Amino acid sequence: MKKIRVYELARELGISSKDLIEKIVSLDITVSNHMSALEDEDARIIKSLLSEEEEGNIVGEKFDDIDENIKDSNKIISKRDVEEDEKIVKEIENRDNTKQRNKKQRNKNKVKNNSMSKENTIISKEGNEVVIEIEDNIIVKDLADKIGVSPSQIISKLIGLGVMVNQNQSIDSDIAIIVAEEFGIELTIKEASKKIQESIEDEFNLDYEDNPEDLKSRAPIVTVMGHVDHGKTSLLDAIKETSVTKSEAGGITQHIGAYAVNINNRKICFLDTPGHEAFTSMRARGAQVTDIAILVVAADDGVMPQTIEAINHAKAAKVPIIVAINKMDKPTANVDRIKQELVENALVPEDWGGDTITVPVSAKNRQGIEELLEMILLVAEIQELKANPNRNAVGTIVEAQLDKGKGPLATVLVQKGTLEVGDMVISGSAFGRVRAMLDDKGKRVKKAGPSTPVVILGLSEVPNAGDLLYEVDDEKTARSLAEKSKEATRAEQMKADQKVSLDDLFERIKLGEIKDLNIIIKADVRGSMEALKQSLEKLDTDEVKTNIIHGGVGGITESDIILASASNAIVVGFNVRPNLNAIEVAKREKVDVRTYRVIYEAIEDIQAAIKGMHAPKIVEEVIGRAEVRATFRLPNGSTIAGIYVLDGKIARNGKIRLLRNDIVIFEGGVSSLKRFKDDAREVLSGYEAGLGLENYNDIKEGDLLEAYVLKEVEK
Ligand SMILES: Nc1nc2c(ncn2[C@@H]2O[C@H](COP(=O)(O)OP(=O)(O)OP(=O)(O)O)[C@@H](O)[C@H]2O)c(=O)[nH]1
Repeated sequence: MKKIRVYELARELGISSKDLIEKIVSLDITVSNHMSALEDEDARIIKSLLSEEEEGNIVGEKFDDIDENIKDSNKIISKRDVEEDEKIVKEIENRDNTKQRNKKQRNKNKVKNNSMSKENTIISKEGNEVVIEIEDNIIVKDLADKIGVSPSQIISKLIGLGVMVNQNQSIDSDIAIIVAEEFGIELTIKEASKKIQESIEDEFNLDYEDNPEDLKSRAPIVTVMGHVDHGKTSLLDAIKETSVTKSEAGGITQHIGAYAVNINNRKICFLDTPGHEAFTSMRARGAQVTDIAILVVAADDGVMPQTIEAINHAKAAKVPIIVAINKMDKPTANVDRIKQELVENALVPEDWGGDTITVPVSAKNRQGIEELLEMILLVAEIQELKANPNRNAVGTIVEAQLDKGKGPLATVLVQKGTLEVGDMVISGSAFGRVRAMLDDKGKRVKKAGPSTPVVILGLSEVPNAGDLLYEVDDEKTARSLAEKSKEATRAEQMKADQKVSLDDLFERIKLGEIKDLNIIIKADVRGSMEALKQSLEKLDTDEVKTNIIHGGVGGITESDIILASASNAIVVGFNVRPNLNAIEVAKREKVDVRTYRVIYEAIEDIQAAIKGMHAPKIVEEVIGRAEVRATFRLPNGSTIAGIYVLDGKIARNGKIRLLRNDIVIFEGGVSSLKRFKDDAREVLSGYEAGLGLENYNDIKEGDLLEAYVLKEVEK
């Protein structure tokens, strides 16, 4: 059976979707927006509770009035509805149980609902998440801001993940991604290369501010967005055709990712890229490429998840939206319904007293296109879009590819200045002299001013879409900027790969690469964990802050290592050891795991690493592991363990650590090691042996033995 959507239920109940959503949220039921499909059970509960609210007592009244209702033409109630009502009665009787059952899941999602109700918050729908870009580390407060929830909501999620931070502390991007996911938001990390590019641009002042008196008005840059199949492509085609016949410019538009049209001698530039990209990857350093967003909504289908997503993107970018209500030629087209749905998404049409321009169009019949274009020009006029055409050009790479014959080709949307053939340009690590320029009709041009898209030839390599392109004065500057960008990208990537370790902590603190030492503590008992936590927290210096991001009791597990890796932390174990999985993952993820048997040694070690006083002189190396498969009691009272060596070797003169559930039970020497009746110096992996421990007899089947040696290392 088709699931009922929120707006459908709202209609059925005769209330607005907004009011209904509020009610639903107050019932702890998860919905993202009015398009959300409701579980049958939820829909029934909502219906029954709302009717109860309205009528006082649904059970008595509703059924007394059934005959009346059936007659009442305003409330057409079918047999199915009566059956439904009977079910509702049962439902109400069972309601408390049901509510109880569902509460857990709803509580889990409650924050999601809360975030939804906020203004300007990015609403998401299953599978259609809004993508927000962040830097690699982010302060909890800023993350909360970005995704539109309160810091405490973030903190509580973090606690759930075992990460203890306050709102002013920063968390690693990987953790931020996990947290944001819980709110239905997808985070992407700003690429290192982009950040570097920005810093180089700043350093060379490539994108300087213009004097207001040098600014001239420029054409608007428009992006078309909307739900799949609502007619974005058709609308763009219709616009192209309309403008071609209008301006008699001739020629067929080439696909270069952007094109300009002429309407009554005024120009509009359309970005012909998938809507979202214009707002995410194309949003170089917050400088918005798009001036106006056209939201295409099919009149026969209405506001859909991707429509909402598009609205949110445009709103987040503070770009004005013009709604093109498309497919008006269809008999099922219903403008009022679309407008109602727009209102529910905080876009109130002008003719309904709001400030959102809506234009009914038919891309198929080419109707309403001119009105739409006029509206774009009107909005552009209000925006007073300006740029200085007389300066070194700055533009955005819209598309780029390698052409076998022509070499790297890049579509550049010039935003400032004028790009000319022969100009020296740079974009990231690509640079070169502009050999030739083609416009969107494939015609060679010599110049391209603000809001003009052109394809350029002559770059040394294919640049990244979304990167900025700058005109520079000479080849030397271009070459050195490109080289710098390359180097910085390499260095940044290497740094990103490098995990925190006590070994080079001091050097990296000095270089300013590490400002927080994140630590995960695992200990055998709570008391030790707390003691260690308090002591380590006091190791803060002016240069580095120690953050205990997680503390727990028990052995070091794979999930501790994953958390450490994600939050760039070291793991400190007190009287506990990592299990085999954890060891493997730690190796792979390059997580520094340190284990201690004495608290002050742990403190001293970390303090020394922070202050660069000395590197640890004695390090231990695990040489093998064995499991205890049986135990035998000798007449003298000592216990011999029947062991099986799992990996490496167990040596007679080595040290042994006895682990039970990854907790260190004993550490000491070997008193005897025998293969059958004979003494053995060492027993290798895959063999069985009998082993006794020095002064220790409480060995149990299932215990794990770790053999290690202590090694002296040079400072
Ligand atoms: N009747 C009618 N059909 C239209 C109109 N505009 C588009 N269509 C049809 O709707 C379908 C989708 O149109 P597209 O232009 O491909 O839609 P889109 O939004 O670009 O789709 P995606 O690129 O897949 O997201 C096609 O079959 C079009 O022919 C219109 O104004 N009227």
